[in-house]
Amino acid sequence: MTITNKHKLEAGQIDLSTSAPPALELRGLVKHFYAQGRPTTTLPPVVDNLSLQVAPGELLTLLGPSGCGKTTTLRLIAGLEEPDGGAVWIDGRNMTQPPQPPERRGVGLVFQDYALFPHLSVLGNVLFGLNRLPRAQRLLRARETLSLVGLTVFESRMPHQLSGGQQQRVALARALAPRPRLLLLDEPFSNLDAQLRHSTRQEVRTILRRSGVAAILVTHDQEEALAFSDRIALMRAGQIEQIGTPQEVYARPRTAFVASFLGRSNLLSGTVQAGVARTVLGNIQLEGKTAPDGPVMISVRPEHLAFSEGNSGAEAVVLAREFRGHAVTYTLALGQKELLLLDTGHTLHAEGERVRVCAVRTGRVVR
Ligand SMILES: Nc1ncnc2c1ncn2[C@@H]1O[C@H](COP(=O)(O)OP(=O)(O)OP(=O)(O)O)[C@@H](O)[C@H]1O
Repeated sequence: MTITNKHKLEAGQIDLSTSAPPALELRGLVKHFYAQGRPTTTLPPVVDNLSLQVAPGELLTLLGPSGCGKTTTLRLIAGLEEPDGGAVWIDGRNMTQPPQPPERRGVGLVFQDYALFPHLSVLGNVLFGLNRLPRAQRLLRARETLSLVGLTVFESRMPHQLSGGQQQRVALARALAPRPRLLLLDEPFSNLDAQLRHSTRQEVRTILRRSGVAAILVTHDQEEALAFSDRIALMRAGQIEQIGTPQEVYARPRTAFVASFLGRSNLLSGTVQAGVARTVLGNIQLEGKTAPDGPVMISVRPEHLAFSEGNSGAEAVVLAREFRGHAVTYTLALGQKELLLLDTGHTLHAEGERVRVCAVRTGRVVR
């Protein structure tokens, strides 16, 4: 069987070697907001010289704390805001010089409030975005897209007769029906309860893979970003702090901000001597390139700490424990420092108990 691009996408791999232009390229994007007609020049820009590329078919997540500029970046891509500097390229076309209006960018949008037309049926909602197609093709395309999102049997229902997850799939079908080059999803699962959010997220991911469209998801939910994305761009104050696959960003955070924002992390200060950091936990071997001798900050994940036997490790006291089904998370006091330890062993330690603890994996130097 010939392996096509589509097969690779279905297998969860993105073909970054393709000669096709990136689905999206942001080049040094800058956005200021203006207070009462005057530039807020004393404030840093909301989007600050941001550059990134999204490959055809890729699912990229913009992740970051509230106010870091995720939605503004999405609005700049869609053409709902004008940048003060830099450029947006979609599918090899410059959208900023000359500025292209949103409807000329080939971009589909899905927002947190599904914004379905309440007086139109499911089919009517999907047909709505297709008014540029010849009449004969519209119905065919709308039905094809409803089949892609698994809602064929609901086509004549009204939005209020659907669950939240189904409404979100209608919104997705409406955005996908015109066959956009790029789909922008702004917190699309945040109105759903925890269980529905999980299943809808998986369904949407499968649908996007099947359609082969590149997509950008905006979220501040790190678990969602890890589960959904081919790559995550971690944003802070309008800039990208780190970009990479979920595995890379989780396992090799470059900064203390990334280590703490994506998953839980213990940040320890230490002193490096010959590739080993001396910390309150004892000596910790450093990962990757050896850091120069001197003070460092290192990140150690809770799953990389363990209770130790005998006199090895450092003494700590159990402050709290949280049962998580497959594991237990302990909060430990080690002098003035609080540490998190994720334990999958069978022995339970009580609150107030004295324990010994050590690092079982190498630590990672962060800035
Ligand atoms: N139209 C506007 N006028 C002035 N300031 C704005 C405007 N839109 C956004 N901002 C400010 O720009 C900053 C970034 O906002 P943005 O909505 O992009 O952040 P976000 O990362 O998407 O946040 P959240 O996760 O809370 O939605 C915030 O400080 C916000 O107050």
